Amino acid sequence: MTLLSVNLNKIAVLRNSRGGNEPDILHAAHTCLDAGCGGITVHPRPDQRHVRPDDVRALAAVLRGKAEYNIEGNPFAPPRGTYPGLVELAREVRPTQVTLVPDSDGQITSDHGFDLAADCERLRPLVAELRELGCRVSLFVDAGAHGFEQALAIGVERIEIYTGPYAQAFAEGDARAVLAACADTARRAQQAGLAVNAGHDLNQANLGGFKAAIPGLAEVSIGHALICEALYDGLAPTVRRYLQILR
Ligand SMILES: CC(=O)[C@@H](O)[C@H](O)COP(=O)(O)O
Ligand SMILES: NCC(=O)COP(=O)(O)O
Repeated sequence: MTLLSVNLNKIAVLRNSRGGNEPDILHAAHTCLDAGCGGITVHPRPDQRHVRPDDVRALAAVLRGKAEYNIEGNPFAPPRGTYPGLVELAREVRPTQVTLVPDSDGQITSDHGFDLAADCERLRPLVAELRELGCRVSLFVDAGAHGFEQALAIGVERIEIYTGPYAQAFAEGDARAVLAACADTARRAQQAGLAVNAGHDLNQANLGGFKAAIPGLAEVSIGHALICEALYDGLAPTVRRYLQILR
């Protein structure tokens, strides 16, 4: 069973474009949960162009005891204004999972994973603190990444494979090589003792083939395409279609 975690960043983007509270991120979360999704993902950033710290807190209250809460982001990005930093947010809300992502200011979206050989040592104290808080820790990595034993040794429990290149190859008509690289990465991570999540640019067209190629895929987090598709078909029916694909 692969858990579907719906990323609500794009609901916040739409809301932020006008001020006010429409669309309401909590209403969206309830709709996704009622439709059967297993979790909610958010990716707060220091510039607060997506979800804001208060969204992260309010969602925690909605999700506690009901569904998995996955917070993604860069743990090295310093606090800015009312953004207290990723680890501080985790301290406050104790999500189920924190997915560490090496994105930087100015990136439109996440576009690469950690280099585990280079990054594990500086991640070690952060991973330890997040584990101490009771959060599962996942690291965002590219297909082809190495160093899973090092990740396991510092307390990491999962990786999230960055699926942007897979989605792009799929859209261009031939994803076989990228998919094989994702499958090999997943297999090596699982052999090392890590569970495997995946996300970025997954959609109703490319998800089925991805899931079929990755036995034991623990979780997919999907936002951009799902929210776009929901504009035409409605949020609850769209979530149900994803669940059907993951069945
Ligand atoms: C790590 C990852 O792939 C997602 O968290 C993604 O970055 C979220 O989407 P947005 O960049 O659209 O907020
Ligand atoms: N971790 C990936 C995620 O949360 C959603 O990415 P996308 O579907 O918005 O590209």
